[in-house]
Amino acid sequence: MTTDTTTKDTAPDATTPDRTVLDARGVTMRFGGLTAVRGVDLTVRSGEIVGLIGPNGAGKTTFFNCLTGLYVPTEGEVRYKGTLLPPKSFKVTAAGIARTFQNIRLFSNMTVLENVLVGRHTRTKEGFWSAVLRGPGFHKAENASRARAMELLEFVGLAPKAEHLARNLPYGEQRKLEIARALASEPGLLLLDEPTAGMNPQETRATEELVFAIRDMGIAVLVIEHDMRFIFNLCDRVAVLVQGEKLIEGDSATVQGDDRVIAAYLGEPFEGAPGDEEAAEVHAAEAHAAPPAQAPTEAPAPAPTEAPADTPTEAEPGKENDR
Ligand SMILES: Nc1ncnc2c1ncn2[C@@H]1O[C@H](COP(=O)(O)OP(=O)(O)OP(=O)(O)O)[C@@H](O)[C@H]1O
Repeated sequence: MTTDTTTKDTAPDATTPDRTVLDARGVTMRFGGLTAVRGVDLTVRSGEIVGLIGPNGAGKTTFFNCLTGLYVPTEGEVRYKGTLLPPKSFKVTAAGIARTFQNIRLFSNMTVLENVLVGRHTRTKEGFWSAVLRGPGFHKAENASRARAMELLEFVGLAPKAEHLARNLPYGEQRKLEIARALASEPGLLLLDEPTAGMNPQETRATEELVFAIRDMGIAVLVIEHDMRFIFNLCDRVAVLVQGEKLIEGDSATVQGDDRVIAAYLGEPFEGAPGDEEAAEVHAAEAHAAPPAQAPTEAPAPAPTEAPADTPTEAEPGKENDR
């Protein structure tokens, strides 16, 4: 991989007009009574690397799942290059959005090369099962696919391990392989869910260079990550989710300088925090429904037989996120 000179300031698409690659509007995802994502708008333009951050349980992965057809959003819509995305993940991949997962999902008993070849199934007419079962159709198309897969392995630095079983790769290399497999579908937008989780600082730095190089190939990137140094080094824009809502979006300096972001990460209350309005409504409803605190007594009150039930406190609405 030759990415040493690649930096945030050398976006390749600087000469091409800004084109909206991803346009998510009003995306809401409810699971029963829990609203994991609420009315989130997000765009990613060509040549951009956009970060999505937020405390644990903020709804980042759920939002990714809504973008990639794993979940059908309860409300809102997602467009890729102007076209409404179908609610099926393989169709979303075919449309041009690829992703990696927070928990690595490789075919562990297949070789490194085979994993990348499987990732190409949306771009070959033989399809997924042919690639997995290695039928005659697969062998026909194999040569061209194999050459492209080897290019991608070269790109992520795994070509020398092409014939190794995926499960024998160290953790950091498994993450790289996931990226190579995602790239095999020739996406226009790559979604990375915690690509540096479990990596040491050197691996993280290499991943940063890899993402710049992917952007330089003309692929827009949307990345979820808890490593703030990685995010702020890498991203042109960063959006912050808190309790399912977008708190702020801006360049790294803007987001880093916003006290509400720090407060949200520390779990401290702040004015206008997502969920505040709902919490206030709940409190108002409870206050309205609660019996008077001290009933006037003519006769002595009976002795309490049990402790009063717990009253929800201000911390309650956030409890669902303490995972
Ligand atoms: N399939 C599901 N069914 C019910 N609740 C869910 C489901 N998936 C996620 N949630 C809930 O939605 C909320 C958001 O979770 P999500 O995993 O999207 O957060 P996150 O920001 O990605 O968190 P982390 O940084 O820890 O990965 C959490 O309260 C979670 O428990």
